[in-house]
Amino acid sequence: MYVNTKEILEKASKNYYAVPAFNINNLEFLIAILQGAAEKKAPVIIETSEGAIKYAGNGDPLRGAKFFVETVKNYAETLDIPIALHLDHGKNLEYIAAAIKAGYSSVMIDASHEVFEKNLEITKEVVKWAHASGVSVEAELGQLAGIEDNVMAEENVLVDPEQAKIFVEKTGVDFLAPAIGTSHGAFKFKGEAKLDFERLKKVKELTKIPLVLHGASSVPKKFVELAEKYGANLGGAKGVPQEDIKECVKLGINKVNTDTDLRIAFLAGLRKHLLENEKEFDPRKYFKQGMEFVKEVVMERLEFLNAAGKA
Ligand SMILES: O=C(COP(=O)(O)O)NO
Ligand SMILES: [Ca+2]
Ligand code: NA
Ligand SMILES: [Zn+2]
Repeated sequence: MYVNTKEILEKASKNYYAVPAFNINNLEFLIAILQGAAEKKAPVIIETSEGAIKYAGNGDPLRGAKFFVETVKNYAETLDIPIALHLDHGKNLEYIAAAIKAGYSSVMIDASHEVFEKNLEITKEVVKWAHASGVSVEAELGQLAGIEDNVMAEENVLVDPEQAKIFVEKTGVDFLAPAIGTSHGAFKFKGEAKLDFERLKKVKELTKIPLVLHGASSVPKKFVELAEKYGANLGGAKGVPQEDIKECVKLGINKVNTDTDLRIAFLAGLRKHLLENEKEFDPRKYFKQGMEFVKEVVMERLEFLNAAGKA
């Protein structure tokens, strides 16, 4: 069933487990994710960036947003697991408005590159707007290094827990993404992974709302090696160790944003199938292996976040 993200996350926050938010851009990833979630009898959050909406709508935000709402709702109504649709890293008010209008479960307003007061102001506006339509809201404090969708954030700016308390009280935001040292993409750390668990613990104590971990892909060696075996060049790829993510969940993370892991799994399957089946030209066949690897990553993540069986 199609539900509000807040419903999924409040339950997770009360019981100290987490639900993955998987990014999609097309139908193949959606089908693979939902197969995995249904098999694991788990709640799941489907999320799309503004770029994904632009891609599916061929440049028109409302067309793209409607495509994802209708497609996800269509599947959700035929599955007895809770499924929410979330706008990831909303920055452009036209896209946020389109997502609210089309019927997304929730939207992220990412104004974390602005100064604190500006981020607070913008977030407060979006919360008023979204809540008027029954849509829940995620916001971000601090910055992740690496390319944050379309904003190049140079270095990690870690969240200030005291600021987080004020921010949540003043904006009424439903869930918060505190930057604690992760970054987006496949090349997260030069050396060892370093997350600021103490800081995360404080944010949870001071805000008491569901929290979101961005840049949470683990970059599974198995699929990096398989993709490289069939010609990919992902040298130096490094993600967040699973035990670090488990620690974050213990400390109050409830939504775990996962995009890169699915991309690498799909890539490995696609390359493998194409290079081993040079006569194949049916996309339903040459996408299949990639979809199966995506489903495998989805099921593993639902297990280790303890979302499995929580539908
Ligand atoms: O934070 C993410 C995904 O991060 P990854 O690149 O680690 O999958 N989306 O908002
Ligand atoms: Ca940001
Ligand atoms: Na998000
Ligand atoms: Zn993110």
